[in-house]
Amino acid sequence: MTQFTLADLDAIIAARAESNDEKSYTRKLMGKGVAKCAQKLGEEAVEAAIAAVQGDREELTGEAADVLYHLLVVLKTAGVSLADVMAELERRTGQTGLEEKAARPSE
Ligand SMILES: N=c1c2ncn([C@@H]3O[C@H](COP(=O)(O)OP(=O)(O)OP(=O)(O)O)[C@@H](O)[C@H]3O)c2ncn1[C@@H]1O[C@H](COP(=O)(O)O)[C@@H](O)[C@H]1O
Repeated sequence: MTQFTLADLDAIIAARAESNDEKSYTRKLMGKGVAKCAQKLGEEAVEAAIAAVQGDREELTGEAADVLYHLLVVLKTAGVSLADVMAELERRTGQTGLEEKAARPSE
């Protein structure tokens, strides 16, 4: 069995977004606009953070899945592609996080 990827989920979300399937949660949520999608992402991120702090691995697994799904919905609604996000992550692999922080222009 091949491993399910974020790109696979992204393709499902794209298909649902363009469908007229009234049973689709994705379509319903995206129809409410980017602010509602972003609100859901924020809620799920907080729930994931709480699960992590509580050391509840099962809860964290579920909440992390919610975060990734809602992040992909926000990206789609805002017109940012998953490929662009992955390219940015790939670009960052050339340096450590602390090197990147040190190279930032001073504010
Ligand atoms: N991965 C997910 C996924 N994760 C979370 N959710 C939904 O996210 C919602 C979040 O829960 P909430 O109780 O906060 O939602 P709610 O009560 O509707 O909240 P409000 O909008 O009313 O504030 C739930 O309805 C979950 O089912 C998801 N819905 C869909 N997917 C994937 O997207 C695919 C397409 O889904 P549909 O668009 O529904 O066909 C599915 O096959 C799944 O693979």
